[in-house]
Amino acid sequence: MSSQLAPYKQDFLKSALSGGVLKFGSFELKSKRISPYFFNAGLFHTTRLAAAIATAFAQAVVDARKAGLEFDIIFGPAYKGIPLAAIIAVELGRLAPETLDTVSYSFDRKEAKDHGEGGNIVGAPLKGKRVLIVDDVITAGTAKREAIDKIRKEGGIVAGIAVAVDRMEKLPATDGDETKPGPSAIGELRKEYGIPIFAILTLDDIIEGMKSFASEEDIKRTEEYRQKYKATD
Ligand SMILES: O=P(O)(O)OC[C@H]1O[C@H](OP(=O)(O)OP(=O)(O)O)[C@H](O)[C@@H]1O
Ligand SMILES: O=C(O)c1cc(=O)[nH]c(=O)[nH]1
Repeated sequence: MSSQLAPYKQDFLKSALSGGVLKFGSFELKSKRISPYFFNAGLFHTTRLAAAIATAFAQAVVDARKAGLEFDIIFGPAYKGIPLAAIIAVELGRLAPETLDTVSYSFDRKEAKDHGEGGNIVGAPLKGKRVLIVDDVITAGTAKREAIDKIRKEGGIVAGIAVAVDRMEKLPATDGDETKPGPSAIGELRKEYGIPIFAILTLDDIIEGMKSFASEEDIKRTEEYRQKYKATD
């Protein structure tokens, strides 16, 4: 495993591998790109793996707070963001009870509920609150933009975005020509909203780590994919 990575990131990568969360093969993404690797956060479903992802996120959030991030609510976009928001909130309360045990969490429904309490936000009300979005992966930023719109519509203030994996990809080309260089999804979101966006692992971290566990063929295919889709910033 790469010795350049912070120990908590190395532990997280080991857990993702042992849980089969990080896989190599051929996978279609939400953006329709075909990727030789895939991070399936839905597989962090045992008590041990759930604790591993909560610990790594909480550590990354505590580091970001030291760099100036301030927030009141952790928001997990449906679906995979939902359990993340809940377990990260619990872990933050445990890790930093003196400052973070007043943090709340909330999440959205993909479709609004038309009976009972109604609406499409569950958990802490967002109005007037600083909201940190947590999610599994950032590729093209589409799901993050949808989450930002929902939070703002509820009167919340988006304070930042934390993801488990930053795939470091350029935005999909508007004319469909994927051979052209382009800016990253993360970079554009940072510019547009002026918020901190951070990840536990980037594609560069994964490729560095792969050198100690993956086959030459998987490394080659992943490096080729990076070459093809890596953003210019
Ligand atoms: O477009 P981006 O924001 O860069 O990220 C890709 C997102 O796509 C997937 O979620 P999906 O919307 O498929 O929903 P799921 O959580 O229900 O799997 C994945 O879990 C990421 O969150
Ligand atoms: O871009 C995606 O759709 C995506 C990539 C990935 O690695 N994992 C995932 O759940 N979605």
